[in-house]
Amino acid sequence: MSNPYVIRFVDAIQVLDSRGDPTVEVMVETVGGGIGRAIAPAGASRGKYEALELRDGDAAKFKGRSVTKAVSNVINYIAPAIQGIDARRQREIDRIMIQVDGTANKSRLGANAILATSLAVAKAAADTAKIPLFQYLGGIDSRILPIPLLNIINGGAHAGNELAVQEFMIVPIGFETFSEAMRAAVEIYKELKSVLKNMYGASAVNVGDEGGYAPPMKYVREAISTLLKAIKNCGYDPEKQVRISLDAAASQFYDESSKTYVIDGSKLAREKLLEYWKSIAIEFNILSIEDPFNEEDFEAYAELKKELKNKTIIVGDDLTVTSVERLEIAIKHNSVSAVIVKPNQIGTLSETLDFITLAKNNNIYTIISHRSGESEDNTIAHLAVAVKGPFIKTGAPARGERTAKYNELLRIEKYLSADATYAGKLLKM
Ligand SMILES: O=C(O)[C@@H](CO)OP(=O)(O)O
Ligand SMILES: [Mg+2]
Repeated sequence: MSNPYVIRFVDAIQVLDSRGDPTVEVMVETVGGGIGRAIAPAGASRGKYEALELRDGDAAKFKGRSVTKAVSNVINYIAPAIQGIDARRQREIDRIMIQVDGTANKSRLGANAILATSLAVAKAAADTAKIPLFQYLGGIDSRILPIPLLNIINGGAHAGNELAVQEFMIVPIGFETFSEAMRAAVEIYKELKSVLKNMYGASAVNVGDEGGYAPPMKYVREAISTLLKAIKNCGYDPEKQVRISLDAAASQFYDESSKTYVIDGSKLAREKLLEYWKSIAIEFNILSIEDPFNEEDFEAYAELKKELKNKTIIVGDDLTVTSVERLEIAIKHNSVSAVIVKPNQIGTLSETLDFITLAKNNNIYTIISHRSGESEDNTIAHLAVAVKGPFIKTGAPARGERTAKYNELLRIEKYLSADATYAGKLLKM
């Protein structure tokens, strides 16, 4: 009998993401009839060292900038190179795509074309085997549900307000199960809506790109205090049950010419920003701060990490861009205690897994993450369970492209039933 895992057919089309921007969807079918579909996400606050998302040069005609070139690259170059190969040979397939592309940043075929194919291949293999993707990727001991970081106040490049910091997240750590943690998060999200309405009026509850509110605020302390109020109003303990995390995305408010950071309406030099983060972290018992400095400043991350003595997790995103090489530099400098994992920053599943392995081997937490431009694709929910936690970051508990991931995790929790464990119970923070 012929091998059912062999890739029989690869196809691609242009679909839309949550911002209405065109993006790439790839479909992979095996001889056995297994089907895998994956959609490439897109960032707004992109790191300088990310792999390239290939877009057509038609910005003047169409603001969304189409991806027809990336789509035709899948059909014309990738499909002929991978058809006929066993879909379980993920590394070989990823390597072939890297070779066909031939550039350092995947700019010829496009990281969007390559990633959507890479993920679709894994999904087609899992579908052929008739096992859930998380088990195909992580094996039978994949049974830990990740702790969600829920971005419920949006600022920076994701919102039209004056908040320099991009994301204010709640982290429901102190719960028995993933579904209980999600329930608490939803209660707080709803309560925050009432709090914001009372304080700033009805327009304050308009939402940003990731489904969090985008109130007319300017000050970081103001946003954090409002979150704390909503947490306490719901009767949750902000020390033990629901913590607060930030994604500063500081490269976005770093002014290269004056070497200062524009935050809370003032300009802060690097040393002043260090003091600023220190006081915020201690005052509010912040669980984690992502990208607190410009993406080039490995030393500043390290200084803050040292100062906070591991009480606050320092997270690399634009700093490390899911790249083994960048993470190696961060490890050398001791810059981070956690890293954001965004498969589209690097462009293949194998390279994403290599990055995760390097992080784990160095006791660095992984936070599997969405992008601000997302879709109904729920692959990262499976990836988060496959790598056994501890974190996932995928926006507010609202809007279909965000709930696609949370809902899949709820399904996985049900599937695992008595074997499911919540990472919040394992994390010592
Ligand atoms: O900075 C981030 O962590 C992400 C996702 O929240 O934003 P973007 O996808 O716009 O880079
Ligand atoms: Mg980030």
